Amino acid sequence: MATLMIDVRDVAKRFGTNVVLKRVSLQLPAGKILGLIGPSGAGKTTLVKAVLGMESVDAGTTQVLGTTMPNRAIMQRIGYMAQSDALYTRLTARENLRFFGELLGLRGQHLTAAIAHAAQVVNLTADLDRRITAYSGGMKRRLSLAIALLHDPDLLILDEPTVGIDPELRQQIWAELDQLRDQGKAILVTTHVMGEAERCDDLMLIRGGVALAQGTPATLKHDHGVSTIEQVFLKAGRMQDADHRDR
Ligand SMILES: Nc1ncnc2c1ncn2[C@@H]1O[C@H](COP(=O)(O)OP(=O)(O)OP(=O)(O)O)[C@@H](O)[C@H]1O
Repeated sequence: MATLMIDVRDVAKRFGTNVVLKRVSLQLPAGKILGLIGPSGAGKTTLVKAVLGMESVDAGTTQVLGTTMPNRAIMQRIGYMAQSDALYTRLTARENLRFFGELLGLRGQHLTAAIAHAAQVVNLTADLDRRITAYSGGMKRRLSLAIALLHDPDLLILDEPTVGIDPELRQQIWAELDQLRDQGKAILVTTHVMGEAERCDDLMLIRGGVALAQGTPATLKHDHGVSTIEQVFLKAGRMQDADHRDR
């Protein structure tokens, strides 16, 4: 069986009385894009943080490359783009990239080449020497993505990477994600944009902390007898609500 980059089993999490994840499991092998799709508050970010070992869980297990997180060596192999940008606003984009690149152990020509490549992927080459205070929200998102890509990680974990990014560049970023997947990287991406769901190899639809449905976009549409992922979501959501009412 292919190496599992991420292996989450029966994870449960609550904040006080708010149950945020209910026995959620997911597996991500190398060479796949897994989309975590769900409305605001569904539990996507909490699940991502649990995978990274940034949030403890109440039950179940989460592993990255067979290792329980947090683990410094494994962290070096992950490119993580958080939901909110953590950038040094007084620095330029290039200085941010250099700073994070050095933290990741990149040096000299290798770092310069990595910065040039990552900036080009997110279309920021011409703006690299501007301070972040002059950046728009979408530009900051793009810079955060460039930082996540910088050290050529085996696993990318991207929390809402395309928020505030225009459709043309969004296509460009997805084309890059496809290419990285084809090189054997594993990518976990959260979104509430249904159109992006169609581009994932596998999907997990999550609502109210419950994994409503999992599978390839084609399988999910076929099994629910509908033609879009949005319709799958609506149908699966109605089934979840009916199930609750029947109890
Ligand atoms: N540190 C925390 N303390 C208390 N409650 C939290 C904490 N983090 C998240 N929550 C709650 O957990 C639930 C799930 O939040 P989470 O951020 O995982 O959702 P999400 O699916 O990522 O939503 P969005 O798409 O809006 O980012 C929400 O009800 C949220 O208020």
